[in-house]
Amino acid sequence: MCSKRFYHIGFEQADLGAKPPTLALLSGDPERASLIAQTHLQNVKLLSDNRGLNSYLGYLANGCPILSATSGMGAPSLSIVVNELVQVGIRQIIRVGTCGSIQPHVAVGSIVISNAALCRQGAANDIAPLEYPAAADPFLTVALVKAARKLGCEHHLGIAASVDTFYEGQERMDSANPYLMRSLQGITAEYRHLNILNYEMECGTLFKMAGVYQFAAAAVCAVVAQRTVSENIIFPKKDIAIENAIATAISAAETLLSAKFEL
Ligand SMILES: O=P(O)(O)O[C@H]1O[C@H](CO)[C@@H](O)[C@H]1O
Ligand SMILES: O=c1cc[nH]c(=O)[nH]1
Repeated sequence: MCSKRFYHIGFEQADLGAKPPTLALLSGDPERASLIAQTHLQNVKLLSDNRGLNSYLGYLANGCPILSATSGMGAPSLSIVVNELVQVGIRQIIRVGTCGSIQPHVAVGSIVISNAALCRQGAANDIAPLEYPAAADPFLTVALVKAARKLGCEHHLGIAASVDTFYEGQERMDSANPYLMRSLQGITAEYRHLNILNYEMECGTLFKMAGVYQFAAAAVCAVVAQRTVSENIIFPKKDIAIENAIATAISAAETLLSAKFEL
């Protein structure tokens, strides 16, 4: 067993107990990692809150151990956390995120399950070539879709655009930057025509890391903005969308970790 305390996540493999978890739910927001642990897991233990990267060890209703951890915002932070999670023995990662819809039929309040990502992310280029596919694990992805169906959550399956910036990279003009580079002007409409469903900031790098490091990754994101209408976050529907994404991820994890699950 590797017995070092990892510099960023702030815990070591030995902290995970005799029956260590192999699956992590990974949120960008530490409050979401905490919410997952406090409302959906049992016998919860805070492993670390180093740098705001909260990690909790807990147990699903079926008794299986699971980690609820924080990636922070954006691919550079996620890449550090994921690298260290894999070193402590995590082999399945489900990102539980938020996103902005870029398709009229993908409504705020619904959830998007990503089967792949257009990866416009610098961190990923340190891990694999630009052309390397950013593909989700098919088994985890099907488990998420089945869970969303079972729970009756409005959901969409498709390609995400993973970018490095919330403002310029997602073509936001309501920003401190008065100038959007020509290469980004019209990018949202272009992605819409390419049938990309949503904007977010981590999936592409996560999926490429999964391919290179040989772990399984998937993503479910709550839709909190509708970019065909406005740039704004729709706060009245944010919490319910996030709860639907969390419930879907928890239900999928229960299925994936149950003794009955077969590939
Ligand atoms: O809510 P999280 O998981 O952080 O995800 C989304 O929210 C952040 C931007 O607001 C980015 O991290 C983006 O990917
Ligand atoms: O519009 C949005 C909303 C959440 N997260 C993003 O990256 N973009």
